Amino acid sequence: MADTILQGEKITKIFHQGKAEAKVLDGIDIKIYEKDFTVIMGPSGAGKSTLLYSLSGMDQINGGHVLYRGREISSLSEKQMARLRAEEFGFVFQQTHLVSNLTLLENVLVAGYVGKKDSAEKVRERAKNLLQQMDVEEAKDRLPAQVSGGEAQRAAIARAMIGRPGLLFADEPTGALNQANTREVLGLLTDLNREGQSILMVTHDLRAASRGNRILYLEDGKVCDELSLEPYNEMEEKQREREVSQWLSGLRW
Ligand SMILES: Nc1ncnc2c1ncn2[C@@H]1O[C@H](COP(=O)(O)OP(=O)(O)OP(=O)(O)O)[C@@H](O)[C@H]1O
Repeated sequence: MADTILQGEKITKIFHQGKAEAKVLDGIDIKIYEKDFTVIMGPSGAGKSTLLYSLSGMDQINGGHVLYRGREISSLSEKQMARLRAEEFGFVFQQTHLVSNLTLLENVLVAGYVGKKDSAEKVRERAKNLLQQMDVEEAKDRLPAQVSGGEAQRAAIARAMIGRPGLLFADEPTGALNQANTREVLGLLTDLNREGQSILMVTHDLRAASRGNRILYLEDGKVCDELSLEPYNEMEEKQREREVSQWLSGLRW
C-alpha cells in the first residue's frame, strides 16, 4: 500500500452568500497517495476547486483537519502555511498567473528563490533544465504576452516544479488550451508523474482525467465514488477513456 501524502479528515467548508450559508464541503474524508496521479471530477459547482484549495491551505476550512505527510497543517499560522506551500507544494491553474513584466525564465527563477531550497546558482540551472524539459526553452527570454497560451502554461508548470514540490496541485490546467496544447501539457504532467511526482488535479475533461491512476468523484459535498486505473499507457488510451466515460455515465455525469 502506498504511503499517504495528504489526508483530509472531515473537511467542512461553508461559504456565506449574503445571509445564506452554503456548505460546499460536508465532512469530507480523503486520502491522496505518494506518487499517484489523482484526479477530482464532479459536476460544475460540486466544490472541486474548493476542495483543492482547502487541502492545499489556500482556503481556510470551517471544520476538520488536513495532514501533509502525517503533519497537521490546518492549524498552521498564515506565515507557516505560506512557507509550507512555497517549500512543499506546486500549483498550476487554468490561468497561468505569470508576472507580466518578467520573462518566462525570470518567472520561474523568482519562484525558485522564494522556496529557498537551493543556492541561486542551482536554482538558475534547474530553471533552465525545467524550461528545456517543458519544451519552452526557446521562449525563455520572452514576456508572457509574447508567447502562446501553451508555452505560457508549460512555463507555469516549470515554475510550479522549481521547488521540487512534494505534491503538485493542478486546477483545470488545460481549461484554457486548444487541443494540441492540451495534449502537450497532459503529456508533461504524465511524464512528471512517471518520474515520481505526486499530482492532484481537478478537471472537467475526460481525456485529462484519463491520465490519472485514481479518479475521485465529488458530488453534494462528498466524495461519492472513485475509479482506480493502471498507470497511463498511451497504447491503451482509447480503451482507458472508454472506461472512464462508462464510469462517469453510471454517475449521471
Ligand atoms: N469565495 C466564494 N464565496 C462564495 N461562494 C463560493 C466561493 N467560491 C466558491 N463558491 C461556491 O461554492 C460552490 C463550489 O465552487 P467550486 O468552484 O469549488 O466548484 P467546482 O466544482 O470547482 O466548479 P466548476 O467545475 O464549475 O469549476 C459553488 O456553488 C460556488 O458558487
